Amino acid sequence: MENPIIELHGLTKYYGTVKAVDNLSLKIGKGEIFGLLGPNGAGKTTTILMMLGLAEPSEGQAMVCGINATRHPIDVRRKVGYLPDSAGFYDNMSALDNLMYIGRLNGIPEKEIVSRARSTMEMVGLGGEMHKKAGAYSRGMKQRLGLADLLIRKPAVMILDEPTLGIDPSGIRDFLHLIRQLSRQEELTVILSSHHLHQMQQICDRVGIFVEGRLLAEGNMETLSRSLFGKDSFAVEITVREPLPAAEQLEQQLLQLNGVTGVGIDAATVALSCHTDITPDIVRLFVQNGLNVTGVHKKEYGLDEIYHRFFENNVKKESFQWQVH
Ligand SMILES: Nc1ncnc2c1ncn2[C@@H]1O[C@H](COP(=O)(O)OP(=O)(O)OP(=O)(O)O)[C@@H](O)[C@H]1O
Repeated sequence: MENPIIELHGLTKYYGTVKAVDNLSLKIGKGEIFGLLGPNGAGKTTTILMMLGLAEPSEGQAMVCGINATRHPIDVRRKVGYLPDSAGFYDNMSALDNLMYIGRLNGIPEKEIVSRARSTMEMVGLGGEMHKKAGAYSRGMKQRLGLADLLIRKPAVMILDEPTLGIDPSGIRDFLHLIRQLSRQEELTVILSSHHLHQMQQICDRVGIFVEGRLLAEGNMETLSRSLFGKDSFAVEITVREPLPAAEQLEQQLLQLNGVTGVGIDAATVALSCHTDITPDIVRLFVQNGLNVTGVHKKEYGLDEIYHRFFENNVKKESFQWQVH
């Protein structure tokens, strides 16, 4: 990575004899959305606190925007916005007034404050509800207001700790979409901590899997699944209307497609393993053979499988409770 915005070198943190973070080295690039994934107690929050200069590493260092977070915590916090799992506001003040108050505390000039606060409210999708009291906001709206609170300070990095906790499913989808949009629009680096596998999968460019203070693996979904599942990282199952007449011939044709690593035919169902996603080529071949395709089921190994693979290889399943849904 050429110009990482965050560089962690051998970061280690002991609480007494508990090793909360164990020799963590990681680089995160500008504009990237990086997910810290792991079960309770894996060391995600401790890592975040060290990046913010709020916890002192026992060993190693955290460099954020070129600043040593431990030595210059105030400078780091000027560049980094942190959204804890629940942000606090003055319930009796309107959301806009809350935001203006925060803006003033952060030294935004008086002549800019109203326009900055209003445009930030628009940015997070609260433009129509900025005059409502913060106390009347739903959990999802409060989290958006929390984002506005960070954005008004124009951070280079946003760190969000379990940001979707307590939001309903459609609110979660919208909130994650908003984070992604903001990150792309503003070239904002976003670090998310979560144990919600599916959510992370939806928005992260890369994830790091933490277990017992150690970073077991990091990468994008494709790299992770490839490193764990080898060449067979995609699976496709095709169903046709009638049992296949010339199964062997079809099998040979499929095996000749670039990317197919295995074919299994059972009556009217064909299961294929591939090293890249070539579903369209596969379907085309079926159609060219005059076969009536009635179903295409694509299975991409997701975080669920990635985790389970880790459990099988590295840790005992019963030690952790994943929130899989
Ligand atoms: N202030 C503290 N004092 C003592 N031990 C702590 C402290 N903070 C965290 N720990 C311990 O460090 C380990 C890592 O905790 P941490 O909160 O960083 O994990 P986490 O991955 O953020 O978990 P969660 O998903 O529950 O927030 C745990 O064993 C925890 O008990």
